[in-house]
Amino acid sequence: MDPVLSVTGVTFSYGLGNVALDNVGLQVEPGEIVGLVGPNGSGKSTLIKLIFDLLELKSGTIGVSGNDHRTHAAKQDALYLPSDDYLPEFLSGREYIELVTKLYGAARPSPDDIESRFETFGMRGRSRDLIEDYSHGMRKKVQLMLAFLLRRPITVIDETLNGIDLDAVKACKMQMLEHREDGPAYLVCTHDFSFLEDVADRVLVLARGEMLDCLDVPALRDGGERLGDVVDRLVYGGH
Ligand SMILES: Nc1ncnc2c1ncn2[C@@H]1O[C@H](COP(=O)(O)OP(=O)(O)OP(=O)(O)O)[C@@H](O)[C@H]1O
Repeated sequence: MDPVLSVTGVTFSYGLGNVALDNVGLQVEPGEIVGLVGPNGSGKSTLIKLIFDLLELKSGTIGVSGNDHRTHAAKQDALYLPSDDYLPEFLSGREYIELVTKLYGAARPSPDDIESRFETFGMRGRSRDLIEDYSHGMRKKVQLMLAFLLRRPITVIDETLNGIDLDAVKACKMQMLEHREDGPAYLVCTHDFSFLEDVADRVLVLARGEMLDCLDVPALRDGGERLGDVVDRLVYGGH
């Protein structure tokens, strides 16, 4: 079976001499939950933008479910939850979810299904309100609800978990772990190491544009090591 995401030999510069990514590679298999961590400016967002064809790939290859990342088939199989909360403010949360599921050609969710997802994320009775009336965290919750409804083969979550309340974080963990048997995979870019310790299979460590390591989270846990300490050692040479 093809990996749901395959990045090989990706090098990217924004300008002369400013190398944001240097020969970066990674793979995500179906059903995996993989973390992507690294200090500010290490190249995480650049890598994600390249995966989603928001920046032009000039060196290396990126595949989604075995298809070149620029193809329609690849874009159908991948979902990007960006770190910002820009959503169409003139739609209600419910309309936004219906619109995007339609764009993906997915089955239209029933009103009850949408309502129960709003309830799960602590937004009972708010699905018909305009997005312009939602707080920052509520907008992020709508993005997450959509992700768990669409269940693409690969969902990339870029800092979307920041700013949502503890109950919603718990709901996310449950949804990610619950869906594992069915195959959706997640690449989670976050500075929240405890979240990754709870859910991730592996964590990729990026620093200064280079992929430093791929950490086996259950093995760290069994060895009594904290993810933050290991990443600190790798990135800064800490003890
Ligand atoms: N639009 C841009 N033009 C020029 N350089 C950029 C641009 N965007 C990012 N960079 C540079 O590319 C490098 C990687 O930045 P990137 O945003 O990918 O890092 P990041 O790991 O996502 O950081 P953060 O954790 O702060 O979001 C940095 O040196 C940054 O200054």
